[in-house]
Amino acid sequence: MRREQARLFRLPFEAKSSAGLLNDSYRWGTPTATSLRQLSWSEAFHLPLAGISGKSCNYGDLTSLRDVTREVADAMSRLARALARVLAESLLGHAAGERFPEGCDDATCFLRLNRYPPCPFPPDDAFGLVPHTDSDFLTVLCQDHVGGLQLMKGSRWVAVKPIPGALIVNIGDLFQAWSNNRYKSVEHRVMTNATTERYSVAYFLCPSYDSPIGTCREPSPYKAFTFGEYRRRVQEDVKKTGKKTGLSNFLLSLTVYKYW
Ligand SMILES: O=C(O)CCC(=O)C(=O)O
Ligand SMILES: [Fe+2]
Repeated sequence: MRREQARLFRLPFEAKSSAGLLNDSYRWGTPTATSLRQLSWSEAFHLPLAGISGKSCNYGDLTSLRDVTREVADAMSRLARALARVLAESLLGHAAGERFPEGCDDATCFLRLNRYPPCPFPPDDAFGLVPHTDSDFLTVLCQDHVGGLQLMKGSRWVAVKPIPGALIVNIGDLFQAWSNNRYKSVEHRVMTNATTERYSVAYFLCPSYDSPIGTCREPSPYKAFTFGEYRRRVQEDVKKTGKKTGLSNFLLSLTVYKYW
């Protein structure tokens, strides 16, 4: 995967950014950034799973990338679903957990191929990927040996040391909402590296836009919302303020909520 991913990103910019290749899923930098601190010094392909597994996605000459990407997406997808089910079952018991997560399939989930080029700016000036939480149920992440991923633990950033063969699993916003905050969507970021490029692959377990996120148990601290409403709100906030506000937009009340 790593070799194929490197080959993909070595293509000329025009080839990567043309709608023909991988169905216009290429992003570089942060189009909404108005300062260096808002900029992600990285490029990515954000691929809908349906494109990867179906015939619709145009890989150009990259048939070996297509084959390995399908294999990786398939394995990550099975892992993400199994983990989501186990986590739901531990809150709700076996029968309810079996139905979880509803509304997630190849048409709704994504695989993201990330590349972080060496960055000429000091680490205090720009990020590889700006601090964020993922807007999904759960993310399965495979990073290479370079390092740079950090997550917020308590009130401190902690480096996630690369371990060969290990995957990282992050809870996303939707699981936090569904679990009434029992599971926490983890804030994370990627630091830049002055000399070495870095690669990662992330699988995002997402439902369809019209899926209500719901709750494992009433009362929920959140208003009812669909995934589409959540995505729209996130995009609006980023456009207006340069930052994602996320779940707190959907809280019923801002007072501290007592769970169970
Ligand atoms: O590259 C990484 O380690 C993190 C990627 C990530 O957080 C994302 O794509 O949302
Ligand atoms: Fe992320």
